[in-house]
Amino acid sequence: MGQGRRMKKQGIPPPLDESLVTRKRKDAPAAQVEERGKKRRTDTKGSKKGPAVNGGSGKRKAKPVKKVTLPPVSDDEIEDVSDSADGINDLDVMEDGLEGVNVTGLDALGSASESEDLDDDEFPDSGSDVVDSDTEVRKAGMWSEDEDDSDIEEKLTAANIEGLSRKLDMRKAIEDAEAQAELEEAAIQTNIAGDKPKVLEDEDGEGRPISNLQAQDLQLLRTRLTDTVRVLDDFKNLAEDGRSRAEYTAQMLKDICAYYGYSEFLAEKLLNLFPAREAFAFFEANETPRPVVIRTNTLRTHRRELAQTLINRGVQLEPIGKWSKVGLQVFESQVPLGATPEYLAGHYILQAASSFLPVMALAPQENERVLDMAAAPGGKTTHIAALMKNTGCIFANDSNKQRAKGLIGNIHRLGVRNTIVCNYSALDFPKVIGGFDRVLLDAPCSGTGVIAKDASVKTNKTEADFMRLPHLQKQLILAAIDSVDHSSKTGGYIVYSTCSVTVEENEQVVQYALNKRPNIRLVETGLTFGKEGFTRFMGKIFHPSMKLTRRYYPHAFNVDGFFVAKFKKIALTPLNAVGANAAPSSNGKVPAEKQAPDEYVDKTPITEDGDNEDSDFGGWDEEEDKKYMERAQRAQMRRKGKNPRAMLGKAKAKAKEGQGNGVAKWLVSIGHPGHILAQFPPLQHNAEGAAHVGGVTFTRVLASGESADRDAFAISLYSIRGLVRSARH
Ligand SMILES: C[S@@+](CC[C@H](N)C(=O)[O-])C[C@H]1O[C@@H](n2cnc3c(N)ncnc32)[C@H](O)[C@@H]1O
Repeated sequence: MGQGRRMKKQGIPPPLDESLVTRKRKDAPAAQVEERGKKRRTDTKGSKKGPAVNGGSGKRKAKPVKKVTLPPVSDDEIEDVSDSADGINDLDVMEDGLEGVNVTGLDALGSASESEDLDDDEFPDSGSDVVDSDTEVRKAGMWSEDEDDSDIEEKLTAANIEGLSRKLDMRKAIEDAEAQAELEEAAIQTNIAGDKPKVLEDEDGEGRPISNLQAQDLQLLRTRLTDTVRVLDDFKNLAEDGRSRAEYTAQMLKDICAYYGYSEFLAEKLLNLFPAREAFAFFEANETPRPVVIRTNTLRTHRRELAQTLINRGVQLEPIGKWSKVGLQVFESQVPLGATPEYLAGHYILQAASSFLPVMALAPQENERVLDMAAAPGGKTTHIAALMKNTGCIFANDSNKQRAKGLIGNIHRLGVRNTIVCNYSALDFPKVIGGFDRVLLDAPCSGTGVIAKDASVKTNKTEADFMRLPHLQKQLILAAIDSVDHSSKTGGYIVYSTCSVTVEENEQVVQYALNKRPNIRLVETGLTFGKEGFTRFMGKIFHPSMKLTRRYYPHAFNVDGFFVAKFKKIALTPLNAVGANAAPSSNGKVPAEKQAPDEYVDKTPITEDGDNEDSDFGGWDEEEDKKYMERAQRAQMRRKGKNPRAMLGKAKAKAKEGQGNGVAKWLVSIGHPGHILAQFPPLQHNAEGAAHVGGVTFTRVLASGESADRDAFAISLYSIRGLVRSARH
């Protein structure tokens, strides 16, 4: 995986400079997507924030804001952020947050590692070579060599992109000049001889008490915050005599809680992750939405074609950066992105950039068997399917039935046809089915990486959450490991990811897995950017290989906070390993009945259908099934030139005679019947009733009284009641 040109030129972008973050918040972005149900605390007083170092002026002209409204998009299509404890990932509503992209723009990041896409499409380095679109000059290398669309199309696209690029460059030049002036001003203030900010004083210069600044004193709070950061940054020179670092840190914590509205518990947890200046940048970045990004669905189109079509519809966009060949960053749109014909036809999905990363790390191969353990609403499942080019077989599982319905919707819309959707607790794997080439565990988490999307995280997470969630994550990761076939010829990998930045949910979970499963190793994620995972944190020491894991922060990369770890399973799980649901007893030994066998095998007996009322899924609606079945049967008969009315009439008559009801019964050997929600594509079974999906044979079992004539039993999406896995190839 080579590095992109820009990456080579620039290296990984540095963390956001505090003054630039501030500027980013205050400036009106080029296009703002209207925020829904989320208000930024610090937006309530437009004038309150200047860079304000030592009372710096903070004077900046407000730029006109062009509002773009995203259409209401169903929860099924965009991962919701409402139940962050259940894990949140993708885009909800975002604004263009790439003001100041010279520091941290997505497009400044590394090269693509999605092999699928390398021959797919190519965008130029935007902004590298500005050409006036009016001149209709075609820029060489706008698209990759292997793209053979017509010249006319190419010129049109070039003109649009170049127009956008020119506009962005002009804006950037103005902003750079403003930022420079601001920095100089701040520097003048900072360099005043003997300037030691009195942040720990009880009174401000005019005798007012400042130690108990409240949220309404935002300007003063901000001034004190920036001053405190400066002191902590240069403690030797700027700290007042006799004051300790701890005093300044405590002051900073207090002010962060008041200024940004965090609970002290969470603010401290997050503050501890970074040096003071970086922490400030992190909290600031959480006030700014991340860029609107769409992922091209390469099962349906190419990124270049999609970009062309959307540009023609009035969408201003740019490739997300060299690190992904499928992402497009949207700056401005005249049309609702969730309701364009291309959206409805499944040519793209709204997906946060960071959500690409776990799938890129997983790197699923064609014809493999992949398990997505916590899959809803399917941003990553559909990405996996695209990388696999709809070959092989994906089991997309989620324990939340409502969310799983959204998953089905996305799978359907995006044309995924290699996936079985199921509704288990992932803790039940590998008993449900194991032997996967790769497993993705995009775990339910606290969502501390996506505070910009869901500000409620600031206050609604408690100590109990940080006990409960890591416990669940630890159990899930063992289940993920045990579901992988270590002897897979092509794989044997597990990717663990969260949209949280806390150590409890990331390094500690990974360390737990390393402790409990000696048969795994951390390996390179293959991702071209990201900070290394911690090998030490607050007195805890993790395995040195933890540096192979990757951390993502909004202030550093302008993506949601994220964590990605990739393991390779190198041997069978040992006999004495603790299973996902088992815990050692007080004497430290695992009870014999809970000891894992040398490898989990699917020994679940084939169960009879019809007893699914007690299942989590709540059973099937026979009437609804029947309706869909009959509709599908009629369509199939018509295609075969038969008269559905006559045929179905006969079937009904037969049913009345007690010989069958015309509804195929499918039995399932992999758990309870009701847990299979849908299967794509509907089974193509042979005369014997067997069907093959991704190397798994599913055998159809006829209910009593059913005819073996397969034509009589058309299978529709909603009619599949379960599957029998009779053999694995
Ligand atoms: C971070 S979200 C997954 C997002 C998804 N991977 C995507 O990209 O669209 C975490 C998911 O875990 C599911 N979940 C929570 N507990 C689970 C469990 N025990 N087993 C399976 N899924 C679970 C939640 O319902 C939620 O949909």
